[in-house]
Amino acid sequence: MPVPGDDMADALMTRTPIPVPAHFSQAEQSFSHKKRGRALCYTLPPRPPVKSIPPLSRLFPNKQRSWSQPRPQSVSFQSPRHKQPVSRLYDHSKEETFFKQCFQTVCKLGRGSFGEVYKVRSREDGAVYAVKRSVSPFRGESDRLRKLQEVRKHERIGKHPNCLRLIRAWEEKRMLYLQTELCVCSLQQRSEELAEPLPPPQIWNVTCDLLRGLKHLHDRNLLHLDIKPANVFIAYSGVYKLGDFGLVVELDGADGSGEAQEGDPRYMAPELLDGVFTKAADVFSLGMTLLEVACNMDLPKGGEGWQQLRQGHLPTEFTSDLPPDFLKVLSGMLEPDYRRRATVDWLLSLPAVQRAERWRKVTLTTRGVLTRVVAVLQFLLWLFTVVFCALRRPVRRLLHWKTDVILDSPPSSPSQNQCLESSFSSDWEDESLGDDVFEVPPSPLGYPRNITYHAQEFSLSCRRSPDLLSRPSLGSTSTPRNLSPDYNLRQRSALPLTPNVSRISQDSPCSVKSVSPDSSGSSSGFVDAEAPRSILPRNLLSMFDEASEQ
Ligand SMILES: Nc1ncnc2c1ncn2[C@@H]1O[C@H](COP(=O)(O)OP(=O)(O)OP(=O)(O)O)[C@@H](O)[C@H]1O
Ligand SMILES: [Mg+2]
Ligand SMILES: [Mg+2]
Repeated sequence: MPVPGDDMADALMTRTPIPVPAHFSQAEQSFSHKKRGRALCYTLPPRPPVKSIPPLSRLFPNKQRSWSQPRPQSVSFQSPRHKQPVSRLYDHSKEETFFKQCFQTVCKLGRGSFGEVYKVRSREDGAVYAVKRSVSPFRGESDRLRKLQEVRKHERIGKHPNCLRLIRAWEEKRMLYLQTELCVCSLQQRSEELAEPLPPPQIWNVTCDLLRGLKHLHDRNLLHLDIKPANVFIAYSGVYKLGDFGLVVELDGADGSGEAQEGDPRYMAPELLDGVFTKAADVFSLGMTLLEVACNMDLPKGGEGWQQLRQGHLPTEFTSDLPPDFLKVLSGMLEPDYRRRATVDWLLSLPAVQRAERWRKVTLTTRGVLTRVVAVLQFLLWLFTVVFCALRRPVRRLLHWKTDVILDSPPSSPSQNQCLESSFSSDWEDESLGDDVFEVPPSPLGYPRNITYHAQEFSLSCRRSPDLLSRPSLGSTSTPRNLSPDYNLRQRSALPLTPNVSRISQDSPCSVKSVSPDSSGSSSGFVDAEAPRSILPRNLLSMFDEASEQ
């Protein structure tokens, strides 16, 4: 007898039910493409208000309940339990929860029937994680123990590249928190963003990764029982991971499949209705997940379409574009009889899957290497920037000092070094002092003492770099000898520009006359060593050129 679909439920309530023919061609018409803008997560409807007598716990709220510890407690079934979750940031004297004190909430990632998931930044290590917090507080000890089972199952799964990694779990104020690695989004979110079938290369990637993750679970005698696009996560490395282990069943556990719950009906294997829980059920759910994302199909929650999909009929109008190899994989996964259904190991041994896996390994390795190279380059760039910033000031200071040495050195000086040496040992500055020459007082930084500076050059240099004004090492001339006793006094009294720059008066014993380049007859603008020297702005460029040539 055909089962009416959910979308027809309203119509059937008001009108006489129309019999639905059991032909697949008509059922196929009930399949539809996924629509954009649908809610990201399917949540259960809100609970109806409780109309029964309030529980004793509410009547006697002060009674201490063992399961409602106000203090945060680590939840782990491997390491010693009931210890406070470790964080140097947590201050138990504060009212704020462990979650608030140790994490900064960035945004909400999603919501399922069990928990709300937040993207958080740890205040401890600065890294980003996902934290799933139960939507409602524990209703009692048995409810608490049931919820804590998710942590136990997650711990049993352990680490695998295709399974979401658990960092830690804790409970506080009757809420359970699970901190896991952060992923970019779920496969459902990616598929809805795309709003069209996932391209074949990506479909193969999803298939290979999820088969590997599922093999990890099945090898440990664990059933996922809730495989669907919303529970498949895409890591930042591009790897697809199985997550949400809330319904995991341990086949070798004490309870066996006794506690098993079937997951979302759209992805559910048909034998689960008969209470048969085997690894094949996960393979079927994975097949449905792949069918949905590969065809951008809106899977039916019930009705004729639901039945037909579980009788081995794939809607050809959706699957006709799929690669034949992939169609073979899909048919093997969606085999109605769970005893004949493909196993994970058989699927992984298919040549098409092995080919895809090899390609997947190459692309992931290349991606990993590229990511590392980019990280190293970024680090080197950062290092270079830091070193550059640290050295910029001293190097600039040194360069200015050298430039000024060159500017003040005579053109005939054989080399810059000699020029520097001569500036300290010879007395040519005495001869080169002109009208517009200032003297800089002794430097407290140990730069060449009694440095002279030419007025025009000084103003030019000041324009070039304002901080030169405050720096004493502007010239390279040595102190003039045979100074009269009142020389320094006169110099300081004639201070024209800054307090530490003094003008040398014309009648000073060491004053020299300014000689224009033209009058010296030199085309370069310099005068010979014997003649008094003065540097005019228009000669600066040619002086630079000559200096660099030397
Ligand atoms: N680690 C993660 N990184 C990124 N997004 C995540 C992560 N964990 C969960 N999410 C998002 O939050 C949603 C709900 O998470 P999850 O499936 O774990 O909650 P749930 O309440 O157990 O769901 P369900 O109703 O399927 O049992 C996911 O579909 C996904 O969109
Ligand atoms: Mg989920
Ligand atoms: Mg769940």
